[in-house]
Amino acid sequence: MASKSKAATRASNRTKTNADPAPAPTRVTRAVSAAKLKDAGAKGGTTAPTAAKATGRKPFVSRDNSPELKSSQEKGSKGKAPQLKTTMSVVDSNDKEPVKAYLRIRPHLSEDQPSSKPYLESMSDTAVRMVDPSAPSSSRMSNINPSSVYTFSHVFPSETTQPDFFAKTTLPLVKDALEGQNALLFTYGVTNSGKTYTIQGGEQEGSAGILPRSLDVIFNSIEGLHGDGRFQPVRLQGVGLADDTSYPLDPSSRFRASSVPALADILQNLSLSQSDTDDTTLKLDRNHEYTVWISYAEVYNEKVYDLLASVDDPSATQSPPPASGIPRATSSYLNLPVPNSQSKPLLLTRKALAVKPCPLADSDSTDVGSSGRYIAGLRQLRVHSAAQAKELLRLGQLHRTVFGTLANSQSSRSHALVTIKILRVHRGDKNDPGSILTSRLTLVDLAGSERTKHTQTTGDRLREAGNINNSLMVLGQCMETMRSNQRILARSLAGGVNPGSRIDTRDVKKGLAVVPFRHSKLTEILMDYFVGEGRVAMIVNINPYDTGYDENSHVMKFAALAREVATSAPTAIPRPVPTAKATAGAKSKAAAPSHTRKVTLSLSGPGRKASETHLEVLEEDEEPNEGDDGDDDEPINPLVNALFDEIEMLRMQLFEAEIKAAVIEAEAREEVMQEMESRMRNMEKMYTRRLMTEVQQNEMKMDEKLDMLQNSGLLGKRAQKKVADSDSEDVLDDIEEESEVNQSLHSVYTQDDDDVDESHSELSRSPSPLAGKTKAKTSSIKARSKASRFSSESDEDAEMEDQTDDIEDWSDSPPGAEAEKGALGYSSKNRAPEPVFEDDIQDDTDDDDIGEMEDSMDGMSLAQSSSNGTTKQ
Ligand SMILES: Nc1ncnc2c1ncn2[C@@H]1O[C@H](COP(=O)(O)OP(=O)(O)OP(=O)(O)O)[C@@H](O)[C@H]1O
Repeated sequence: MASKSKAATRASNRTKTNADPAPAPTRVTRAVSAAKLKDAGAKGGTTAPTAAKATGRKPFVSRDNSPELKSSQEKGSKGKAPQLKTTMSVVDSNDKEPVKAYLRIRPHLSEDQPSSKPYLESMSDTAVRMVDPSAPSSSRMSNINPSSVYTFSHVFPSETTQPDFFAKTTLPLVKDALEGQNALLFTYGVTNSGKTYTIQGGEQEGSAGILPRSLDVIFNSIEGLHGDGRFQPVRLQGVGLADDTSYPLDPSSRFRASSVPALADILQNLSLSQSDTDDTTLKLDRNHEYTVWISYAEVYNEKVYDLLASVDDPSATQSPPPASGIPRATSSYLNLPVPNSQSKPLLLTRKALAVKPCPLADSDSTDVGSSGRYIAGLRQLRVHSAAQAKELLRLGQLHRTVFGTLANSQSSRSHALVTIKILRVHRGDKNDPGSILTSRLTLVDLAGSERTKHTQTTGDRLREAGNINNSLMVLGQCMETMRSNQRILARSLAGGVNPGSRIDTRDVKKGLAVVPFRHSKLTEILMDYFVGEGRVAMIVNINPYDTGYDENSHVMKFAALAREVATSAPTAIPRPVPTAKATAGAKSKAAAPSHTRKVTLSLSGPGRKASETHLEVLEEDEEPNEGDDGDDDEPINPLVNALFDEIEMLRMQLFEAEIKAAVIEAEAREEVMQEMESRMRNMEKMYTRRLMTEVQQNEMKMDEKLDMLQNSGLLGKRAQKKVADSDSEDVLDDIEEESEVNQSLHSVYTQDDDDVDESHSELSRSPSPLAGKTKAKTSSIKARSKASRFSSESDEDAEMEDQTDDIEDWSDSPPGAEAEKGALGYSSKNRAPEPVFEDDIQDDTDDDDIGEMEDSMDGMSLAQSSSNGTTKQ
């Protein structure tokens, strides 16, 4: 309910703006600032317009999100309205709004079979429930666990069409951008969840994504309102005089790939379909003129690259123009002829760009530290039509694919940022640069958010995954810090509702935590959207069919966090005076090589013989002082910078160490498990062998006894019968004892040699007159038997003892601890063998056997004596 009312408030705000696209107050502000800008321009400076500074940064608080504030508002509205008003004068309740989070559920694709039932179900238009598939079914059926219910600004089920999705999520942001306001939209989710499909679209008719649709709507809406392009956007929010490097293409110009078989030919074609267009047109103020500019950057391995850097400048080309007269726009990378496997590898070089703090002149902030940051040297190209813009983006996407492929990456392992800048100027003030409004719409296709421990990554892939995880983690940390800061501010404001009291938010702000935007390139670039003005929306892509529950619940928690962060509602602000200095294009400097990769590409395709080619990619580090202008030497405290760098370095070290430790632990566990398994198997084999040997020996004993009985020959039938009976009893005893030994090894193990001797001596106290003789005989048999058994079994026993020890050790200490020991070089093999019970078992077993033998001998002597007696009689 609360979110609905908030949404209603925002909707009404927008409706007001829509009803009057160029409201009078904005106009007045602009006129004032324009006059001041003219003065400033006349002096040749690039100082920020007073109006911009006056607008300043809004107090950092989310009134909507604060329950405390809500209750104070309620109290205030009952009886203390005037006092509340006093506080409200400090913070405008409309200047913050929470990040919007949309959930998009990917449909099940026919090619991959769902492994199980989806663990996510829609509860309403704004809520979904996630049920852990590993939880016991009884608890799953029980009452809903609140922690597994997630709410969103809107939930889009799998059957949502691309036009519908665009209309409800991105169209309002496009409208904002056309009215001079900034907006950021990013997709977040694990690999294969549909992020790229959402932004770029699919190949089928009607499946164009939000990016081509945004371009369609922008160009449909500004039809007939194109500006003359004498000014161009610079840095983050600045405006400069257009120069040759801005690449002003003829409207009919198209970016074309070369007809020569080239690198582009071996890469997949992209799906920015030209025929699939969106017809939506927004109603705009016809008194304004617009120019549209595009930039396309990629953050890969914590480095920022320009994906349009290698788009050739047709004005600089030496080759004669084609017969059509249309300048030929190509890419230096994609048109490179692919070398064969024998020739020298093709070297592709790209240079990382620096991210720099935005000069105060561009920013609406008075504080350098909290001003936004921009990518120095990023090309911003003017486009005249949606088709041209799409072609340019397609080229940029191909570059991304080239380097992605060269990185052996199967999926998007980089963050891609497309920024559409719109320069709007009133027709009456066309020559007044101070009246130009710059707005940005940035669409970000984030890399997959899967965590390293779930992916079998090593080497470069591990580094990649580490950097992806790092930047997404920092994004989460930034949101977390912003949320807690906003809560602190809201609480302090709510607590300060005393008669006549005023709260200076500057005091409260001093105690707030630093938001760690500088900890990753991604957050540095996006920082302005969070601390500056503009709307932020997040699309959470989820694939509940073949993606892990854990990964997706992590994504959901991130979304829940984002929804609690508020950003400043946008206001249109005129931008600073363009100067010749600000229009200087990026000049390339000496390369700083940093990382070279060698890649082999397979060149197989329709009608082409399969072969291989070798390529080398050189990724150069950014140069600290490089930029597209010389206006970057803002007074930044070097100590603060050094401390930030130090923190960043330590954090990176910690992160790397954590990843390394996790990998080592996993490997050690695996190794220990394998070793234990093989030992268990060996033990099993040995026990089986030993059992077999004992069976054989028992058989032999039996044979010996029978032979002895046979050889005696003097036995009468009765005596033979008696002896046979006593033998079979002995055999039965043997079997029983054997099974007892086998079944209760443990008890046997603990028997003492003394006991054995005692029982032995008892057994030897035979009443037989032949006892002395048999004793000597049995002693020798015993000795022989013991020697032979011992020799055959002692080796096995020793080995088994070792293994028994190992298993006991293993069960005593948990695998984690073992793994850690393993990681530190510990090896169970190094342990000294301890005295074992096997001898005891052996002795005991042997003594039992000897006892049996003695019994037999006694029986025999009895039989013999009785037989002698019978003969005498
Ligand atoms: N809403 C949808 N309708 C139909 N197909 C979809 C939808 N969402 C995604 N797909 C398909 O699912 C597959 C994976 O989508 P996609 O490439 O956009 O994932 P991703 O999240 O961008 O992955 P990665 O992070 O690896 O780039 C693609 O074949 C895409 O066409």
